[in-house]
Amino acid sequence: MSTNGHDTTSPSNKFSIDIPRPKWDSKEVKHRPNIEVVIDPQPKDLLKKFQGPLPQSKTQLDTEKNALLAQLKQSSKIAYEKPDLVEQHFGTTGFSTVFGAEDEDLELMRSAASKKKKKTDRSRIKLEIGSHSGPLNQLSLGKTPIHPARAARDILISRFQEEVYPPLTFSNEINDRRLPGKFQFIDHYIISPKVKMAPPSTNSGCDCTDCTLSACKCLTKEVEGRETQVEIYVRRPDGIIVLSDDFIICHQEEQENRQEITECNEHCGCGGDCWNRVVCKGRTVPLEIFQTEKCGFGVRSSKDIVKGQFIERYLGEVMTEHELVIREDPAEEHQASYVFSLDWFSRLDNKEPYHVDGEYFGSAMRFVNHSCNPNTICVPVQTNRGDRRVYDLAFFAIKDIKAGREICISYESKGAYDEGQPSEDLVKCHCGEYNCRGYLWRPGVTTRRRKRRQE
Ligand SMILES: C[S@@+](CC[C@H](N)C(=O)[O-])C[C@H]1O[C@@H](n2cnc3c(N)ncnc32)[C@H](O)[C@@H]1O
Repeated sequence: MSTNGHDTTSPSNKFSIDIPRPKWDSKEVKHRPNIEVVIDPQPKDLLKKFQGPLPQSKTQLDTEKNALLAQLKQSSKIAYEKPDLVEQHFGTTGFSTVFGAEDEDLELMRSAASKKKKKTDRSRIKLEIGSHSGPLNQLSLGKTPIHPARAARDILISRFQEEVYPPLTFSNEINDRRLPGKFQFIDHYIISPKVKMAPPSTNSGCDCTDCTLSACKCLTKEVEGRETQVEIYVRRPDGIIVLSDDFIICHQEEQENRQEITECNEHCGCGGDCWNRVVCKGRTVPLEIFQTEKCGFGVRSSKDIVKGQFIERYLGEVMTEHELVIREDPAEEHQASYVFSLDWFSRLDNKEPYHVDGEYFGSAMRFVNHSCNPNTICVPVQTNRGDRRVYDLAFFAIKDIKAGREICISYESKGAYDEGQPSEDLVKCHCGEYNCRGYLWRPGVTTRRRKRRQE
């Protein structure tokens, strides 16, 4: 028995260790046998480790250690070639004082670890469409299968919790209805392969460093054959950039002089702080999809929205007229419609417009209801100047909208109501406004659907 507690001679894997006894215990344990320790399974190897030559002196140990450190600094190969040596000098825990992080490094690591979630530019995030779209009946939690309806709802709830900022919430205080299981939130259009988009090279920007109404090319429009400056946005004293009053009035009243928005883009000389970048920066108001009394789900915000403020884009699958016909064919006449047509420029270009179907994929605005006295308008926003067939549909408030009030648009553009006569089979409007026209779609819309089906 050696004094250091290791029996260096025993061939067996059993060792006795003398435990120094405390004085107060000496009488009682006088005859207690030594504690037996069993080392298993390779005592010899273990012992060999302990038998290695002990360093002669502290100076020698330090010299060896420093030499090893110098080698390690040159190449970490040494750590693989001589693990015993490294372990002997620096231990195995990783908390080596020799390799310890400098204060500076520690500070760096700490700040990196506690970094708050950064605000994300949602337009840059590619959502993997289809990541959740596998057959729902295959979903299970361990061995317990999940009911498809519940699974779909869970997926939707988790989708709300994704990097969506400000919050997008759901509430139903009226009945048990939940969001449709087949619907999925997206943050960009899903473009059908049949849709021909103009190449990015056809896009262009302004040369300004600081855009002004009088000089910025993005704010110049041809109106009645003349180049005119269009004041789209103005900055309010509180910093919120809103649609100008003139733009809103024009958009509501003068069919012919209505303007699309052309925001500054990545080809422009100005930076991200330019006031002509609103829609491209994404939603800034929290939205809630809620159950209304009479119109199914609707949309509202928990914050006041000011007149002219951008709310959100309409999103969905962008498809050709032919694809839409195929999709609409089996649809019932009275079924809710989620289609927005991208027909803003088709009157100029004489080309068949594409359509955005928000039924299965979309933003919160897929749930926006109609009112005959709307508080919101939808404005086309050209994203690629060379592309007049695919552009954004952006919703802006045209009045101050108090928190909790439903956000509503008019499903029909002004002046289109008197096309055809209202008939019995039209979908009834339940907006409840003083000027309610009684039905939802202008008569031509349902007939158009019917006609398409016969073609
Ligand atoms: C784009 S969706 C709006 C979201 C829809 N409320 C839902 O629950 O999915 C359009 C459909 O909502 C319903 N709707 C919207 N506004 C309405 C209104 N003022 N009166 C009656 N129904 C309305 C109609 O069924 C319409 O086809």
